[in-house]
Parts: sequence; structure tokens; C-alpha cells
Amino acid sequence: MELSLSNTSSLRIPQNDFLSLHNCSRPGSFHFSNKKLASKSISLWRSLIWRQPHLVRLEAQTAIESNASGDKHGDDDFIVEDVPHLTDFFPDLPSYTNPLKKSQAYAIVKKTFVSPEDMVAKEIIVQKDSPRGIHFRRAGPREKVFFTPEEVRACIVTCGGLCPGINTVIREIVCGLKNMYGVDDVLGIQGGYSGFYSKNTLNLTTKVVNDIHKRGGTFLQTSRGHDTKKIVDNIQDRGINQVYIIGGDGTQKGAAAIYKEVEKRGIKVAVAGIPKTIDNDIAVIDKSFGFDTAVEEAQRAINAAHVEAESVQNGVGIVKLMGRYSGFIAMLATLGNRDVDCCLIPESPFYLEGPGGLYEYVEQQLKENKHVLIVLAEGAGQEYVAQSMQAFQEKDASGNRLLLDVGLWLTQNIKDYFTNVRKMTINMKYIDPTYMIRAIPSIASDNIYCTLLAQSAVHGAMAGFTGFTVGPVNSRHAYIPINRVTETTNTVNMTGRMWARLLASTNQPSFVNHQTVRERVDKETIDAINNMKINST
Ligand SMILES: Nc1ncnc2c1ncn2[C@@H]1O[C@H](COP(=O)(O)OP(=O)(O)OP(=O)(O)O)[C@@H](O)[C@H]1O
Ligand SMILES: O=P(O)(O)OC[C@H]1O[C@](O)(CO)[C@@H](O)[C@@H]1O
Ligand SMILES: [Mg+2]
Repeated sequence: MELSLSNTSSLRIPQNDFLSLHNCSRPGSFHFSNKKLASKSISLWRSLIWRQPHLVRLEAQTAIESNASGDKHGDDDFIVEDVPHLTDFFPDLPSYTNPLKKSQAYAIVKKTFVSPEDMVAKEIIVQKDSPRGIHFRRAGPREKVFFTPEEVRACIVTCGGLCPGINTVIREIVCGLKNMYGVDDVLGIQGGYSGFYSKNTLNLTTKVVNDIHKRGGTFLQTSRGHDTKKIVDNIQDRGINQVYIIGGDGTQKGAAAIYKEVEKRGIKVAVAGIPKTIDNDIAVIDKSFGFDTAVEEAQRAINAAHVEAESVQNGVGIVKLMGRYSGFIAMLATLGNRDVDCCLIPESPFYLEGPGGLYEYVEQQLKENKHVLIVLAEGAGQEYVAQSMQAFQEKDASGNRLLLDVGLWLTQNIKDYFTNVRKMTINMKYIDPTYMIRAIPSIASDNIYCTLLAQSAVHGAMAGFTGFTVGPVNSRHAYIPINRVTETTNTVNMTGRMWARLLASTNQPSFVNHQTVRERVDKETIDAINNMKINST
């Protein structure tokens, strides 16, 4: 591989070797006082590059020089957020030629292996002068693998709530390991994380998983709750060296903890996360699998509520959909339907009474159209329900707040208001299909997505990557450091265009009053001024 000084900002450097060579105190960010030293270091590292360890951000003097010579954004702003590799901890780990090289399936593929240089950009919308920004390693098969088929003992576990497509991912991991890499030994951990230490395992063969993708749910069962030490004890006891973990944000936090514990114990185990969540609340990735299936299934409930509401006098149809903290299902199901008059989600506070409130809007719709249709995410308006019920907020075994039933609360409030205050007779039709939209098998497009995720995870683990979550970033599959996807939650952006599209489509009130807008504008102005101050210091 050719390296020039102009791309010194993204070198594949074995971090440990570098640290021992240069005794650098700040891993991940390295400064060179002059070009000669940078050049010397590069030639030292060049010989170590084949091991594919961390990509390390390198702030070289040369990059600054290239900026000075007119290149406005040198390579120092090309940031790679890389995933760990087993050779970071086992520098002498042997590598082998990837069996895909001789695979019939890939025989006529022009470029079977992903180049170690290939990166996926986190931001796809850029301006001419904007920095090159954050990148992730592109997912896919590598020329060298760090496991022989015979030595692999893989396991698969599924945690958290259900989601269409889990079985497809399980199936494709088993089939991918067998058909692409000749791996026979795959264990199914039953009943989520706790299954590691409380249940027997299942031998997963291609025959066993052959038609599980036709079923909803998870073939392996799921649970909430965990004990990281006991999980890793079990991984060690069973001689497992590849762990495939399918689950949402909580599960990925669990995967990060397992990876850390594995690292601490110094055992050769690749930990791969496959993000799963019906709520689409996982950060960085484009969309979670099963989400499209859920949005499609939600149409049946919304259509039914619409038919019911428009078939009676003053019909009020209310549909409650899933979405604990993120209202993506409700938003997309509304946008995809067009009969919905109002969509309420956790990110957008709403109010009932007074000008611009929900009651006023419902009354107006009833006057104009004789019916109204509301789609509600389960996490919306939780503060109102809690207030009215004076309820104690319980938590589930994973520590997630248990939601109160906002659907029943809203139904009752609308009924009371129109009957008692407005003296109007309304016909309430409430549909709660929450579990129905996630307990079904995935549609074809989600199955394809699940296959890509599973195969990318298998390629990554076989290539020796670990501590990663796989997922599409701007439509390209990437290996993302697990912490990156758990540090924030993906929520609907209230100031983004998608929510504005929804408001434009339903014509519902934005529930944002003048005062709130004023405060937000003021806050944004103050933040911008503060940022300017920070940048100029
Ligand atoms: N901070 C954490 N550290 C380690 N493990 C965690 C953490 N949070 C959650 N887990 C474990 O991850 C598993 C799933 O978590 P959780 O119930 O939050 O669902 P999830 O993965 O977020 O999926 P979903 O939200 O789609 O239902 C549980 O076994 C839980 O104990
Ligand atoms: O009732 P369960 O199975 O705990 O799951 C409910 C939660 O799981 C999710 O489907 C995913 O987080 C949420 O939308 C929902 O609140
Ligand atoms: Mg979650």
C-alpha cells in the first residue's frame, strides 16, 4: 500500500506498537513536530499495516503544511472512527486466505473483497468547503480471515422487544457462516442475555433455521435483564469465540459491556452487534430492520380506524402505535397513509385546551369532515397521563420506564370534553394494534436488509473485527464502534424537514406557540454566539 505524507491523517497503525515506539501519552491523536519524524514513523508503520488494527487519527504537521499550501481542508479533517481488531490484543494472531476466494458464488465477482481503504462517510450532505468529517470502516469480506472454519464456535443471542426480521437475521448468520466460511458450530442462546447462564443452548444448523424467516418473533426467544460477568464466564466456559448479538440500544450497551469484559480477560472472542429496534431509535444507522414492515402493518389499523370513523356521525378514530421515546413509526405511518388528520409523538409536546390545542382542532375537523383520525405514539403525552393517574413510574428488567396507556387516557379525555363541555355526541373508535405491528414476519425488502446485516456481521467477525455494530450509513453498510450507536438516541428532529412535511400533509396544529418559538430562536442565537466564542479561543 502506498502512503504519502498528504494522507497521514488516516493511517492504519497498530496502536500498541505505535505507543511502544513513541511512548505517546494520548492514544488516538498524534502530533509530529516535523515532516521528517512523520515520514520516519510512516515507514515504521508501513511494515505493520497488514494486521488491520485501528485506524488512528493522526494530526501530522504535514497536513497542516498542506493546508498552508492552499488545500483548504487537508487530510487532518478526515476522521476515521474505527472498530477494534483482534490483532490489537493478539499481535501474532495468524491469518488465513478468505475461503470466499475459492467460492463458486463469488467466482465471477470482479472485486470480492472490500479494500481496507474503503470508508463510509457519516455525513453525505457536504458543502464545497466543509471538512471531510467522520468515516466508518466499510463492511464486507476481507482478503484475510483470522479464524479457521474448524476453530469457530459461534453463538447468537436476541434481546429486548420483538421486531419483524429477527428470525431472518438468525437464519442468515447461520447460513452465512456455513455457506461462505464452512463453519458448522453455531449455538443459539435461548431467552436473551440471561439465557447464557440460565438455559441450555440450541445447535443451529442450516437445516434447523431453514424456514424460520417465515415466522414472526424470535426463534431463540428474548428477555430483558443481564449480568455481564456471568455472560462472559459462560462464553469462556463454552469456548465460544464469535458472539452475534441482535438487539436494540439496551442490547448494544450490553454488547459493549461484554466486549470490554472480553478485552479485560484477554480472550480471543469477536463481539458483533446487529441493531434491532422497532422504534428506529438507534443512532448513526439509516434505519433499523423490520421498521418498514411495522409501518406497512400499521396501515391496516389506520385504515380500519378511518373506515370506522367516517362511517358514523362525528367519528373519532384513534390508533396507538409503538414508539417509546421516538415517534418514527407514527410519523412514517401517518405520512404513508394520508387519511390521518393528526399525529402525536413523544418528541412534540401537545396540549388539549385553548387556541391551537387538540380539542379545537378535533372540533374543527368534525365540523368540516364529520370525522377525525388521530395516530398516537405510545410515548406521547406521558407527563399528562402520569399527572392524571398520579402513577408511580415503574421500570422493566432492563431499566426502561414502563409507559402508561396514553391511548386510553386520550380517548377518555376527548369523550369527556365533547360530551360534558361541548355537549356533542361523538363516536369514539380506538384501535391499539401495538404488538401486532411487531410480531409479524418481515416483508421482502426487510428480509433483504436482514441478509445484508447478517452477512456483514459474519464477514466482520471472520476478518477479526470486534466490538462493532453493523449497519447502513447513507445506504452503505459499515462497521461502527458499539459505543457510537449507544451514546445518543435517534429521535424525530422537530426542526427537521420530515416533521414539517408531516405538518404540511395533515395540516394539524404544530402545538408550538409563539412564546415557545421565540424562546427557541433566542436559545439558538445564544448557542450560536457561545459557539463562536469557543471556536475563536
Ligand atoms: N446499560 C446496559 N448495560 C448492559 N446491558 C444492558 C444495558 N441496558 C440494557 N441492557 C440489557 O440489554 C438487553 C435488552 O435491553 P432493552 O430491554 O433495553 O431492549 P433493547 O435492546 O433496547 O431493545 P428494544 O428497545 O427494541 O426493546 C437486556 O437484557 C438488558 O438487561
Ligand atoms: O412490552 P415489551 O415487550 O416490554 O415491549 C414494549 C416496548 O418495546 C418496544 O417495542 C421497543 O423498545 C417499544 O416500542 C415498546 O414500548
Ligand atoms: Mg431500547
